[in-house]
Amino acid sequence: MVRRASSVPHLNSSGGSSADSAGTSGSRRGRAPVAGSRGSRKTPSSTGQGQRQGSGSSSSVPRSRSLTNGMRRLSPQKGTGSSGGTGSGGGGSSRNTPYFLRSRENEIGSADTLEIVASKSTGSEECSTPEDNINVVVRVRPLNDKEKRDRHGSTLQFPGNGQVILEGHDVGQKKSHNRDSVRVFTYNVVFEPGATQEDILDYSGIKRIIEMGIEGFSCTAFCYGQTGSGKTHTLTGPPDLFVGKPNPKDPRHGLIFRSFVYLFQLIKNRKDVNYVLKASFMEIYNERVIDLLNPGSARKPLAVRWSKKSGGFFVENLFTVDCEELDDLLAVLEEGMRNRAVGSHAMNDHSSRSHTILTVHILSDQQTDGGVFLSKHGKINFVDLAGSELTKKTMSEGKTLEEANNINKSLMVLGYCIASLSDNKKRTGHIPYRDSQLTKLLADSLAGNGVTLMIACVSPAHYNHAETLNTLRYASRAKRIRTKPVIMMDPREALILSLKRDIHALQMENDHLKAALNLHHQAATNGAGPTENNLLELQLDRVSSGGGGVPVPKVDLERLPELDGSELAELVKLYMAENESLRQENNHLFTVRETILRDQEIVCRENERLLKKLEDVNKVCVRSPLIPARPAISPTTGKETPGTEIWTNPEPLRTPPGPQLPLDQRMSENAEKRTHTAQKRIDQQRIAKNILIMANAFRKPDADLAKELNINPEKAPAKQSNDFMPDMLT
Ligand SMILES: Nc1ncnc2c1ncn2[C@@H]1O[C@H](COP(=O)(O)OP(=O)(O)OP(=O)(O)O)[C@@H](O)[C@H]1O
Repeated sequence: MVRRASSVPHLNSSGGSSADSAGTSGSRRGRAPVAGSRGSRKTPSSTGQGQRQGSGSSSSVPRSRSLTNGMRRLSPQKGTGSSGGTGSGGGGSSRNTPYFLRSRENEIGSADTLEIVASKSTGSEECSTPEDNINVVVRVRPLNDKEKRDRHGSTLQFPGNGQVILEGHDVGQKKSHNRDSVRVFTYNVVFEPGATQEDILDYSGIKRIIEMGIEGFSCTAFCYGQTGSGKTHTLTGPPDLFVGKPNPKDPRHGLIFRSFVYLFQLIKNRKDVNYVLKASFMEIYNERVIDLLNPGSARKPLAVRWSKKSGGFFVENLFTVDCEELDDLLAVLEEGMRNRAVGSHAMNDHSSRSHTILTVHILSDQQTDGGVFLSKHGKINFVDLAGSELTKKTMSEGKTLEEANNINKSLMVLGYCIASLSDNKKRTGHIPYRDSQLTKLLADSLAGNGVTLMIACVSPAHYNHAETLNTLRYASRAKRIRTKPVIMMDPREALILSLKRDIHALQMENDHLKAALNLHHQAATNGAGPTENNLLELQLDRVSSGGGGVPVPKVDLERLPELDGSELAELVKLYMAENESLRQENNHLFTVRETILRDQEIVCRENERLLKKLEDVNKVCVRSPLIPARPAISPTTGKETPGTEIWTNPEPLRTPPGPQLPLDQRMSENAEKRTHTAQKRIDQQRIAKNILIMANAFRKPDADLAKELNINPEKAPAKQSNDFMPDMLT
């Protein structure tokens, strides 16, 4: 019954089955009825006193456990936005300033590896790359009894591969058989009319959304579609589920209920992380935001404000409820469902007359390998949009008509926003989020730092052809939107973490450089003179001593969460100073390495030049008939070493010695005026002389001389042979 596109990435296959999911972990018996406890709620505080989003400080916050057994309510915070809504960042507390982690994959359901992208001090640097993080699936509801009775045929076909074919024409239009009347749409997943609630949990990608929410991402699942298309059914199940005591095992339970069960399953398995869950539930009714957990008799609207700090909209004074157990979350869902605005019209007996947003905040504290505690603030929004409606069809009038107009208007703005965001040219321009409360509060989910699942709900009935076409088009556009998911972290902790990572990276780089320099050092010791060695050692010593850098601060990591602001600031300063000193040290190491490499290059070049010269000389000698090649004689053994032939003077020629003065005593020459040939000759002489000196060093000791001097023949000086200069050299 579930058609999955071949291109769909691996959707989460882990987690419990829906049979598991449908069961709640605890009995709901003994819990105070939610509605009955409403009277004892605290009134919203207007002091703006700190609602701490993390664990540990809640004792300072006024709370009431009056809502339900085990469910705690936090006083809303005025003006900070920390109480949630779907505004970007979930609030304005400084703890919620986004810190960016990058998701490697580009689809919901596949972003299983997260990589921290170091964002420096404020965490405001945008590091993630544009990725496709809006996952769009389509759910087609079955024909209802009335439609079957009226013999409305189905206008949809399901060829598989995530495709849905819309056939036919709008009612009232002439039936045409041209190709335009058949439209093919492709989505990640298409749920056919027979799909169960369990299928939606397993294959829509919601499990991945929940996992990412736990990881600290801001996630949203919303249902979109015409009135009566099955949005509320998909998210919460049929309305009678919430009448009286709900049966947790009821297979009709919707996605929200099942997601809560899955969420608690995951959290229970993560023993290393401390989680705190909070939830809020609101509706946008006729452009007014109402707190569904505290609607009050007058259903006083709450203000939607812009938070400079978080760079998003938030709902002021919205109640946020602590949810320690699954039952608490379920109680929030039940109470909200009871309080939301529902009406009746020709197309739906239980039509939602408002858009609802249920937000679960997931605050986590986890100790990292480095000992630092990492706080993240993920959240999951479940958005049930009111359905678009043709008032002619729904026959709305009076109050219902006003509601319909407001619903349609806000959906139209949402449509504009989606259209602009999906258009590459328009997405950088003005997006009209401010034109409706709905788009203000969904801005983050649509284009901000979130991951979004859009479930487009459609009716297969022929008479809804136009609305179905509209919804499918919207869904296709939404698929083209790109968001940049980021993890929400406490900026101070993020900064410390990032500095620690920097230090670690620099230290590794430093060690690597030192190791590389040591190798060079050893190589250089073999060839370089004592002065050069000393210089190198001196440089290495300077580097090793750290150049007088800041000592590594010793922090009791257990105590880190207890440190106050000034201490943390001091710690950050020390880390930054250490980073700086390591950086300088690294720079210095780089310079030393460069110098050594340059020296080495010069030596190599010189060697090459000398070798070439030697070759030239050898060639010259080869041309001379007077000089045969002779093997080199080892200076230690005095024996010939085969294969090491060098050109030396021939055996002495017995020519009568004549009074011959050295050349420089025979003539003087203006070196500048010297001809090329003359210069060449002098060069050859000089080279020959040098070779001669070298050769003499390897000659056999003069045995005759040793005899004369009465010393060991090995120690006797070698025979001088400069009196046997070949002609060409004199
Ligand atoms: N997949 C489904 N299986 C069985 N019944 C369904 C399904 N989807 C919707 N229905 C039924 O269709 C009716 C209308 O559904 P629902 O109220 O969820 O529509 P809606 O899109 O939320 O409408 P509105 O926008 O008016 O609130 C309900 O009676 C619901 O139980």
